[in-house]
Amino acid sequence: MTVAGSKPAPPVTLPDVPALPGGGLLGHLRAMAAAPHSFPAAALQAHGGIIGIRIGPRRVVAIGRPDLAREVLVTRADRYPRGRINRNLGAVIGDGLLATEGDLWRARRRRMQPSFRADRLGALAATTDAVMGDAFATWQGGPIDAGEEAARIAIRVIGGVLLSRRIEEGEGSAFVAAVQDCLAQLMRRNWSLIRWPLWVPVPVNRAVNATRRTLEAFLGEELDRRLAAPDAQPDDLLAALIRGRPDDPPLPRQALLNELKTLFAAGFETTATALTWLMYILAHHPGVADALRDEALPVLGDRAPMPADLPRLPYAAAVVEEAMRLFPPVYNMGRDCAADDDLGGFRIRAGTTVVVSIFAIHRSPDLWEAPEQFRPDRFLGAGAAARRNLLPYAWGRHQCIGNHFADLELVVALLALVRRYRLDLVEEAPVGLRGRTTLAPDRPILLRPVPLA
Ligand code: HEM
Repeated sequence: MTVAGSKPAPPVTLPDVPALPGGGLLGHLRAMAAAPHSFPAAALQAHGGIIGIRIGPRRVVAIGRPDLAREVLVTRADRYPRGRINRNLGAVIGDGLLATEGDLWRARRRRMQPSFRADRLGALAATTDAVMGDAFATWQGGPIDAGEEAARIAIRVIGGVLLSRRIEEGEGSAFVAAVQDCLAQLMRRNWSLIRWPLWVPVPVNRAVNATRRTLEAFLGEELDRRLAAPDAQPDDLLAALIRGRPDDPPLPRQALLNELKTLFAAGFETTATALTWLMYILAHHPGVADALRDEALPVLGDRAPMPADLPRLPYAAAVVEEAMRLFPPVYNMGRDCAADDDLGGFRIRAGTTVVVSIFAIHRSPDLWEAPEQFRPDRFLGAGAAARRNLLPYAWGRHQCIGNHFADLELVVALLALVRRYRLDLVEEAPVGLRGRTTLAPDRPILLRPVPLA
């Protein structure tokens, strides 16, 4: 294997990354499982942005500095390929884009990239606006659960754009439960001390296998319909995936299914979580909704934004960015070191898992003024440079392929909401964070939608 950076092996005299004290026999496993977002972030803040954490016998290096994250994700990405954590996703998505590296990943990314270009996302804007209208039609004046609503919206958007399919009520909730359960089980499998092969019928494997079958049954049926009638494809992401670029070889059915599962899982839970937090922010900061309306009205009148409108909606973009700074849906990312390295003056041994804590970087007081506060203005005007420390979609070659997709979906959803409703908090008590598959609220957020006159 070639190793990037053609940097010579680091001198053996380099010190190892300092180890976080404590933990006993299991190391920091319990603390990490209980708070995978804030436990490493607190340790990183106290120890200069790089620290060794022990998960049972395994040593993991956590990093929480943007310069080190850039080295791992961008400048020396070949030395830090995806490893154990992403491979674990492969238990469900096979060789889908999120679980692969190397030539296979490169060919797939090249095949799929054109469909995710910002200027190709007009259908997404229209679908999102229509889905929002459907959601509003079910709001009868009582409180809504922001997380549940956001999940229903996100699953319908991805169903519409990927499959041209309207996901019905019961079907949607069964599917949401399957995807969420599946991701949660994978997360458990990630941090468990023993990772049993999938054929061993321990509870976590049984759950992973069951949800994989649910996903494959639902998406496989749709895929087979398309493969049986190649000339009657609607203009959607699945059609683009099957077609590929003119010089791409056809993809076998299982590979298509793996990419479908990947896009469904990657594109649903992340945007649902981001939208949940945006709804919470609207209710918590009523001035934000006013400012969004003031910006959007002269640009859009009463219509939904299209991709070309986004540059004229900088405040809306800043609200989405600031929400994802404070509540990054993906809060940790893992890479495995392929060859001994020197990172920040410390020796990283080959085989070490390196966890980039997006949460730590996004909340570091060394990088952000009043990091715990929601201040979208920090990304406006002269503050725009602050973006260099923002990585909700990662950096480098594996940067989220759906970043423009998610940004547009969230802006359209946000503006649809503020055009029609004021959202009031039902409970004033503070909402905490729970590091699940994504960074979720620690309790349901109940909101009362009040129609605007
Ligand atoms: C707010 C929403 C989203 C967030 C915060 C997010 C975040 C991320 C992050 C951090 C990664 C890098 C993971 C890693 O390398 O380990 C990633 C990769 C990826 N995301 Fe997203 N994502 C979002 C929405 C979407 C959407 C809407 C889609 C598709 C419809 C999508 C599809 C993917 C795929 C396929 C990859 C793998 C890319 C590659 O390795 O080439 N994501 N995402």
